[in-house]
Amino acid sequence: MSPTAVPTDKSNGATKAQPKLQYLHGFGNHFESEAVPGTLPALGNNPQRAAHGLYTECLSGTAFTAPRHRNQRSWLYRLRPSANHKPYAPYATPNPRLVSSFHAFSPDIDATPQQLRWNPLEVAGADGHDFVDSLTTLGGAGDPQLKNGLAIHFYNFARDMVNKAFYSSDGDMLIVPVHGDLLLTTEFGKLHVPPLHIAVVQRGLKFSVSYVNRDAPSARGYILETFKGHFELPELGPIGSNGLANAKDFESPVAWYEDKADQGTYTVVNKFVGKLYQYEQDHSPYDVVAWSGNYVPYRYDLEKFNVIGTVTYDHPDPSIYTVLTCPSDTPGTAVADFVIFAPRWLVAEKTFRPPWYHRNVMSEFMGLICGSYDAKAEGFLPAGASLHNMCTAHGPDAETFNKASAADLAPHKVGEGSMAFMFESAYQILTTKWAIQDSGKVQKDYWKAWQGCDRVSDLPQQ
Ligand SMILES: O=C(O)Cc1cc(O)ccc1O
Ligand SMILES: [Fe+2]
Repeated sequence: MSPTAVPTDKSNGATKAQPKLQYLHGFGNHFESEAVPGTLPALGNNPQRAAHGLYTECLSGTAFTAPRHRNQRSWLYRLRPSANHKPYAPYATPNPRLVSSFHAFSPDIDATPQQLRWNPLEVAGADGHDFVDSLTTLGGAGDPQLKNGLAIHFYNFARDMVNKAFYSSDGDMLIVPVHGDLLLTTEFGKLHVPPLHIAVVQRGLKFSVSYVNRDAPSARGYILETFKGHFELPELGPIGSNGLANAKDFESPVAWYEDKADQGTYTVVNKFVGKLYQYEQDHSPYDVVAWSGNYVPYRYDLEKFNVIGTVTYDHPDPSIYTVLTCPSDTPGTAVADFVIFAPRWLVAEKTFRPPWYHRNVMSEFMGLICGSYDAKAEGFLPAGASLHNMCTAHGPDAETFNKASAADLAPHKVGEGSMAFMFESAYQILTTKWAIQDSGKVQKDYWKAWQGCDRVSDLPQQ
């Protein structure tokens, strides 16, 4: 497959320069990429001597025996094997805002079924933090050790990771930038991830995060970390073989490596069952000259999502807006779905067009990348959030209800210039103490959104 250069990038309406990077297109492909032609073995994966005296290393993302359609692994051809490093030690600056133990009675947790909404989140000291040191957990469920559940984190940093890399042994990270373009340097190459793009960096894969273009004081965004399995494209059922997020629009990096004579010391930080460890090495971890396989990071441009909706009546279930799903063992039930509310035409007749009032067995964490969300006119801002936990009643506020009940049902475009998203999970989301108390961003009056929903029925009172 030939790499494609993408010269410009549209983010939050503006066209700005983008690092000249190449990408491989497709989802779940068995890719191959060489920074030096002729490096990949012609036969098999592990020749007796790899080309140019490189070391062959396998990185697996599933058990060797996982079913073929789920099996993921890659082969890396590198200057030194990853094992060439000093011993692990506790990470020198432990981050107290990172939580991975989701038990209702844990001291880090302040769980509630209350409808929650947050003003735009920020992490104190963002100017001095890099990506790793800014990671702050908002909530989650389950357990990374038993490989089930998820964590929802927020990042807010201004410092680049210099001679520092990170990997999570706990899960795959789906990164959703809100402010600031990210440049991810990974073992597989580089990914530019501006707002309105997402990136997925899988378990075990080393990466560094830089803040490029710097059009906001600090970079901010959300992370969905899934402890189980990997993200998949949702089934399309009767929609057919095209639509929603098209496989060809996912972009993976091309091989890139660095090999300076004096590289100084590199620190690699590892999240392992929620705790941070580090090790040092005297060379860059980005020394992969060529790679092949299907366990590869990727990015996706949310503006390419093919939105499908009703053309007759009724408000469709929001599962129709699923970009990626991380399935649980229960058919049709996700550890986490990543769902977006992209600009789209509403044409439904005889229909209350905003979301209906509902009590959902799936928990719904929402964030906003830009613009405003049609179901809530006010109070939900970019970098803010809301959480409607399992079975907690919610829906349009009184104002939205009144407007939509009386609206002229002409075709109408919603969400122009906006992008809201939802992390939807089959589990109760336990919020952290930071999210509820220390952030200082919880909107204490959010419950009042529904207080104006008075009885208006013409039925006689009994
Ligand atoms: O609560 C929300 O705003 C998310 C949502 C949107 C929708 O269109 C239907 C159900 C739902 O939970
Ligand atoms: Fe909802």
